[in-house]
Amino acid sequence: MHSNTFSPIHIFKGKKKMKLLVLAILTISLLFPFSLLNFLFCSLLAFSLNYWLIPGGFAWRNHHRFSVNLPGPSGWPLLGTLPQMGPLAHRNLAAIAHSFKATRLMSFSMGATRAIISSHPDTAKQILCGSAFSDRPVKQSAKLMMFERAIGFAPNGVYWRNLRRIAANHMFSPRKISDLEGLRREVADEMVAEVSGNMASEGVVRLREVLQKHSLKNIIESVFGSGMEMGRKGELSDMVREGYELIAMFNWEDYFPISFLDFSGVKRRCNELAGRVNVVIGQIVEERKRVNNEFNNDFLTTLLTLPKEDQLSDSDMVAVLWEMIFRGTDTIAILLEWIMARMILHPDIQAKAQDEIDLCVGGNRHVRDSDIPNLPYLQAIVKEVLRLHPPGPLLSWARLAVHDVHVDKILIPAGTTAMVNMWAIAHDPSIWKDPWTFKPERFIENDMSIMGSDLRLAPFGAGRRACPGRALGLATVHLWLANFLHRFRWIPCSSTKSVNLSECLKLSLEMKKPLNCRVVSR
Ligand code: HEM
Repeated sequence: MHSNTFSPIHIFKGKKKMKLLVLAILTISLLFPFSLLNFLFCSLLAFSLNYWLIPGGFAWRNHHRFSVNLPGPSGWPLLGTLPQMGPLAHRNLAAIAHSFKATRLMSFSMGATRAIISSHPDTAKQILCGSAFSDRPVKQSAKLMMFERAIGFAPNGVYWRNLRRIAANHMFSPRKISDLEGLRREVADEMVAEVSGNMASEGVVRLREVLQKHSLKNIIESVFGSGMEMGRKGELSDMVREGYELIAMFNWEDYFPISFLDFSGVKRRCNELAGRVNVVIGQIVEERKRVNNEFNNDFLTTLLTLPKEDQLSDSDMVAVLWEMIFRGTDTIAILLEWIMARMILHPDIQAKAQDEIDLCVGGNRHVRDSDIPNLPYLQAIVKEVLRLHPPGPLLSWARLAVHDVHVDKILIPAGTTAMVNMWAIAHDPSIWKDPWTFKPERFIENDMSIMGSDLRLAPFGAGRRACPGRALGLATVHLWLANFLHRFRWIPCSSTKSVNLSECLKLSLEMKKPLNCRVVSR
């Protein structure tokens, strides 16, 4: 029974789908008897339906003995579930898992890529925190843009472990995060000034533009220090924007193990971009090597002053610095845009947060990092937005099984892509009371860590590949949010209907319509 040869008969004996297959072939045979067309059509149909019938779909064809125990959609012949995923893959996969009663674990196919997805904290923990899923399936565009030499896509091994250690000890340590507070406060002040300026000149705040511009500045200066000339900043900003566009583009080669012609030009553009990144960041590294001030706080100085045994080659340094700018910009801007949309839609919650800030900070000084532990309601707001609008609803980048492993006592073969639908978990009514209601109070009543120890809400992932930038990301979001609420009352442009919560999943889950609003100084 456990043979590798695929025989639909023994898998689907007595099942409805088999009857459907036979019925379809019989019908065609009756309609076009004795013709070549009949023969070809029936063969094609039988071939397609064979794969269509496999639980989990086409990509599980050589592993049906595993997937037979694992509910999941057969999807389309060859394409699997790709056509059903669409631009809101987190919602569609959640609905499919629900319909198959497969929230704990579901098999599916993305073209020839064999995949499982968990929409439950127990199986999510097994996937994220075990050692088996410690690799990532590499997207073609990520590879071409050099991310395989950076933390996010480096294969599990000595090099990746070394990078994680350097990141944890030197780039995202509590001390480094506190060293960067001055920069975060400076950027907060600049954003407040720009918001006031927008209001004075146009009567409207285009918040997305403000957030994108200043998060980029914040991360560029965290990585390279201050004093970079405008032209170079502009160049880095263009490269990041181009990179987002390319990594979000659909690429057949990510799902089929054959090389397609580069019709959309993704590969050509990725190669060109990688060339520019190497030149621009390579030059910055070279210049800094000539005149390095070891007392600077930025990541580049940190990498250049590492002990000899930890030193990275120039090209690896370029890849790591490039990834930092890339990952550190959109996640923070996107999360803050969602938070401010929620603040405008829930003025009572906004006012409650402002009361808390006023009580803690008063009116004569600006908010500081050290105030944040005394602002539990503000922290609860951030958690509630991360629950309802996680920037990585499918945890951004999937994991890959490096060896055969049991999840929920089901054997998953090596090479299977594993995803966690954090959005589905965070909206599950059996886990969360009133999951669709925006209610930060739930975290005051029952607080929980969101750093990866409790899989009911782990927006930064968990386990050995969890987000290394999570503490820095949260410190930034808390400080900027507190500043925004301290200085302004945030109101909609016309009615609250002007705030549209529609989503669009690119690399991160963005608001489909950029948030425009108004502010009143406090
Ligand atoms: C609100 C902010 C952020 C969110 C929601 C977020 C979310 C995530 C998620 C879900 C993952 C995948 C985790 C997993 O597979 O278990 C991840 C990985 C990663 N994040 Fe973040 N992130 C944020 C900020 C940042 C920042 C500021 C940086 C760096 C400057 C960063 C750098 C990375 C890197 C390098 C990885 C790959 C880690 C690895 O594969 O070992 N992130 N992030």
